[in-house]
Amino acid sequence: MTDLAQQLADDKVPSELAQLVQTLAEVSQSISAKVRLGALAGVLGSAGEQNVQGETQKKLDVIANDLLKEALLRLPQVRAVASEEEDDVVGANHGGAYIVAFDPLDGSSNIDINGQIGTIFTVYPARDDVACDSDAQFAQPGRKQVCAGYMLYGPSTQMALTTGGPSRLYTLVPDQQKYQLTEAELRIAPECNEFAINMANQRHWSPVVQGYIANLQAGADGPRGKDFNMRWNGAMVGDVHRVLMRGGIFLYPANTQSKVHNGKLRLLYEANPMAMLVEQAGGSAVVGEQAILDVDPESLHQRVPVILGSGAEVQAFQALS
Ligand SMILES: O=P(O)(O)OC[C@H]1O[C@](O)(COP(=O)(O)O)[C@@H](O)[C@@H]1O
Ligand SMILES: [Mg+2]
Ligand SMILES: [Mg+2]
Repeated sequence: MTDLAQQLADDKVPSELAQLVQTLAEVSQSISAKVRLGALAGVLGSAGEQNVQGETQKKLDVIANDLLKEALLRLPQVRAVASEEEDDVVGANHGGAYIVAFDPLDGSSNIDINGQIGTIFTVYPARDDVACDSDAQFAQPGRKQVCAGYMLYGPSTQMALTTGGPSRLYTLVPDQQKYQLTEAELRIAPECNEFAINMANQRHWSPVVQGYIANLQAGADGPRGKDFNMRWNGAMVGDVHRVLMRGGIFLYPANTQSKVHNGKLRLLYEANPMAMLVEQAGGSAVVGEQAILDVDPESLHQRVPVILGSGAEVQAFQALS
């Protein structure tokens, strides 16, 4: 078996970046231990505060955010961190080569029902032309990411990771406090017969999305000539994990009527890291016609529509646009 440290060395990941990834892995082990105990660890329920996006924070959102932030700010190679749960960029070490962004706890509505939740993270090179704590540090397109991944706190805790090469999957061995490599190269089949979308929002979708999903629902009798199944976890981390493991298409499209008209998912903390993992596994990730990784960020907490998964299926969606 190959553990995370060994694989990072084999992949010739620069030592400062490897150490940063190891720190994220260690923090995730603490989060995983708390998630395992749930109510017994006192981590369920609301924290009683709202984040910058007006969402009510769960206790675990705050706990995971604080653990990640404190551990990362101690690393000399970290110039700044940004989090879905922080209003502003937090400046760290001036000489640091990297900036780190994260969604500390993805799938917050699943916390109290013992459902799938996770942590999503991304690392970019630090910019020398702007201040440590400037939003502009993170105004870089997703193509600039040097590393992206997530931890999924499911029946087992797993970490998907790319450092620019293949997307790899590691599984936590709690007794050893170590991640072991369990899938050396994730590959998403181009064809699929499974889609993931929150159908409750159907009336708010654009005509293109309405038409595409109607074609899938028409199954073997419709224009696609085959039956599709549907799954929805309510946690992007769980839905994207399923797509990485067995193919499929995941959509969180623009919502033409509500306040989340540009979609719900955040470009920096959710869309870009997942897009990098999906592309490095041979799949596609788009906002419509454009690849997610090519979007020029406009603001720190910017939201974007997300369509990702099996390459041929994403193309079938784009063909209707
Ligand atoms: O409640 P909905 O509309 O199905 O939204 C689910 C989406 O919201 C999210 O939970 C948002 O993430 P957070 O829990 O980090 O806010 C995604 O993980 C998921 O895909
Ligand atoms: Mg999230
Ligand atoms: Mg979150």
